[in-house]
Amino acid sequence: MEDPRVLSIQSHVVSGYVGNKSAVFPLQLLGFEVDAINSVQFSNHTGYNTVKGQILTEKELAELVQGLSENNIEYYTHLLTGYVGSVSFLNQISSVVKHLREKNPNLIYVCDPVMGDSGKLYVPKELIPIYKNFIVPLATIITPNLFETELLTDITIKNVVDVWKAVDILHKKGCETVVISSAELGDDSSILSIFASTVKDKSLKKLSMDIKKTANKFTGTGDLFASSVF
Ligand SMILES: Nc1ncnc2c1ncn2[C@@H]1O[C@H](COP(=O)(O)OP(=O)(O)O)[C@@H](O)[C@H]1O
Ligand code: PXP
Repeated sequence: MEDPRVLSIQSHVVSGYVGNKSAVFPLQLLGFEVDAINSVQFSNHTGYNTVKGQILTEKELAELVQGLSENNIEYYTHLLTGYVGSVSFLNQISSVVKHLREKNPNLIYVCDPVMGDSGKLYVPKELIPIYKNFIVPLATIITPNLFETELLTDITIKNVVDVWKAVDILHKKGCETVVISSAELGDDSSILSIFASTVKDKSLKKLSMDIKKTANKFTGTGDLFASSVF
């Protein structure tokens, strides 16, 4: 196998661990060479009372990729994207995927379609149709949570049968591997479920896993999770 080389486009925080701060070091430990584009540089994650910092514009993202391109250093085996806060930035990400695939048609695009959790949307609602119609079809692997899976499929998920129905819709949109990062179904609130499904060469492989939920609430675990599905 060729040397794995990832471009990770995610948030940077000065204090704490979300986005690239959660993903880069674990990927390096897994043996990946990681190039990082920081989509924002914030003082801390958005769960704090105040957040200060800068947001990278789509023009600046395009400029960074152009710089790599002009030096012929934009060959990647993998692209990873996480939280995106605007329509224009998300549209620019689809251009980046297409550009990197011209360079490497086998590029694996791992997309965490971060939109919300537990019924609460934390990105503009205009991002939903873009993820649904343009990003999911470009992605090789997606890692939505249960709420994001509902948003991407227009299905209300109440049980495991609904989960697999939704996963099937996502495969039909063109995504090879779907990994639902966390789902709370059923009565036992101490259990978190993970569902994964891959369609390759007409063969379908599915797995599900229950894990014990700790009482703590973590931030950055979704980003760490997405970096571990490679
Ligand atoms: N309270 C928790 N207890 C145990 N594991 C957790 C907990 N919260 C998150 N995780 C781990 O982090 C992974 C991603 O979950 P989560 O952060 O909820 O994803 P997302 O950000 O996509 O909603 C889970 O699959 C699980 O392995
Ligand atoms: N990026 C930023 C700037 C955040 O504030 C957060 C969570 O608030 C995340 C990414 C994603 O965190 P998680 O991995 O918990 O979904």
